[in-house]
Amino acid sequence: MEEDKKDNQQESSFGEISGGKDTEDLVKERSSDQREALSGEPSCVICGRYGEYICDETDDDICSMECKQVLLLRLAKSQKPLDRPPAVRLPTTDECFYVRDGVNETEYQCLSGYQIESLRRKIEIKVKGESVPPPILSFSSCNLPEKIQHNLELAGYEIPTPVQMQAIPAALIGKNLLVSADTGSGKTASFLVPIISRCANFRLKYPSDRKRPLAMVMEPTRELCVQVEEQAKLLGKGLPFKTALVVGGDAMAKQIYRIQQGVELIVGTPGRLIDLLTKHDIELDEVSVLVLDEVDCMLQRGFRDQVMQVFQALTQPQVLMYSATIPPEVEKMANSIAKDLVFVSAGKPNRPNESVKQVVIWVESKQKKQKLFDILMSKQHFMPPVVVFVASRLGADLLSEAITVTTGIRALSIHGEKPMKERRETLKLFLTGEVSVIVATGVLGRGVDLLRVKQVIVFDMPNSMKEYVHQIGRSSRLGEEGTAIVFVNEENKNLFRELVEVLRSSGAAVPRELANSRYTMASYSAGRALKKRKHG
Ligand SMILES: Nc1ncnc2c1ncn2[C@@H]1O[C@H](COP(=O)(O)OP(=O)(O)OP(=O)(O)O)[C@@H](O)[C@H]1O
Repeated sequence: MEEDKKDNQQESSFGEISGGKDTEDLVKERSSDQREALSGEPSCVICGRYGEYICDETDDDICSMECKQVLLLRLAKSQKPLDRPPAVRLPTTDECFYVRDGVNETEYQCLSGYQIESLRRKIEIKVKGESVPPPILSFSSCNLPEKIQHNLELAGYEIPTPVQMQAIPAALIGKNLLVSADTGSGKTASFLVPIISRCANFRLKYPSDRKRPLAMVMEPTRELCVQVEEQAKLLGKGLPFKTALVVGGDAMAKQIYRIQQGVELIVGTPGRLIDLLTKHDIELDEVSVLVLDEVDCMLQRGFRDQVMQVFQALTQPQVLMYSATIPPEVEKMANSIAKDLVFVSAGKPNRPNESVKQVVIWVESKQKKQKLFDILMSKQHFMPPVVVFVASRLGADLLSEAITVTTGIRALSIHGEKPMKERRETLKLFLTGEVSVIVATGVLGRGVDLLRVKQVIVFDMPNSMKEYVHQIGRSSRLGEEGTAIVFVNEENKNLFRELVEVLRSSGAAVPRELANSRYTMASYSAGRALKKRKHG
């Protein structure tokens, strides 16, 4: 055994893997690749598995590259206690800011690489990137200001959700992040908590009269901005942490005045933020954290140029990007925007939340209205409050009126053409239970937290499965069960293949017409033909 160890040590000098070797000769990368130590065998000083190698720098028994890195990190820390992963950029030149704001050192040090891996597996977290800190198990383990912890408790946040467990510590040490996690899984707090913590700590440490904004969150819709700002206020209560909302539909002068009075966080839509940047004298040079929420939507044509314009006006901020759906092209773009990006994925991204029961019904277009009325008038099927998603603004107005007239149920519409004040009022009536049906376009499809909603009706299928995932996600928050009733017919043929795949993988029933449609079958046989050619 000792000889094996020496051979390995000489061949590889641990880390220098010589080419042309058989796979089994390669140094094990991860501690989870290594077997358990048998009795009498050397064991890894970090995780206790088989200590197959000797660390060339410390002479300790070690099982893998991963544990070697942990060992060296610990060593470096014990020699230079403040030598933490470098900050991306700070509002001042004080590098210690991150250090004090970072993850609890004791917790970080006592977890072995193997334990971290198995913890991540348990909470269904995957990470990609350099020096990613381990997940936190409680909000109290990352040195947050006491007031934030108190506010979290008041908000009923007893333990972090999986995405918060991993994203909060990584954001706190200044990592650029691309995070994908299910709808309703708590992504908002996972970027707000680190932002509030950093801003408040900074202000407490450097009180000054010139309070320029320190962080910025960009959202695709006004509703989302309002909601995120409200949550930020709630979690930042009692701290030197003020927010400003920068969205169309609200008086610009008021928004500018508020920013000039001194705020820490700006939450806004790209269009209004560009206005702010180009037409007004707002200094954004201290903004050191930028959040692109719903990043796949923000980097799509339509928003991308505006987002990039805002981004370029800032001085290399830490970038935190989030969505429940992140296609590969967005991953590529994200990589080009932010250096040394860390990827965090929680749950099953790009898939419908497992807590949402999908009930797909084949309904011809002419019968859709009647079908909807039948559902709304059925004691068994109607579970208010309900959001009905449609494709057009006019459709939303007409359908909400028709619902009220035909069923007697009070329904209102929300879409991008309605004034901001009316949109807010409608949402309030809906959330307080005075209105039980809202007919909405995509403006309500993403991100908006409609707490009491357990039923969504997709009256018109959206243009992409991504939007579908977001829309049906409105019916479930934090793993609570919800139902999505979805109308399909041949007009949605472009989505048939993907929809059938999603339904099958979620264990949902596929209507016969959908399963047997030539568009579903055609795309399947095309797929098979392609595979055959590739392999043949
Ligand atoms: N740790 C927690 N404990 C209890 N409730 C929480 C916690 N974190 C978030 N929540 C609540 O869970 C709900 C969903 O959170 P949030 O809106 O942030 O989800 P999301 O992941 O952003 O969803 P979407 O992709 O749909 O925007 C909210 O009502 C929020 O207040």
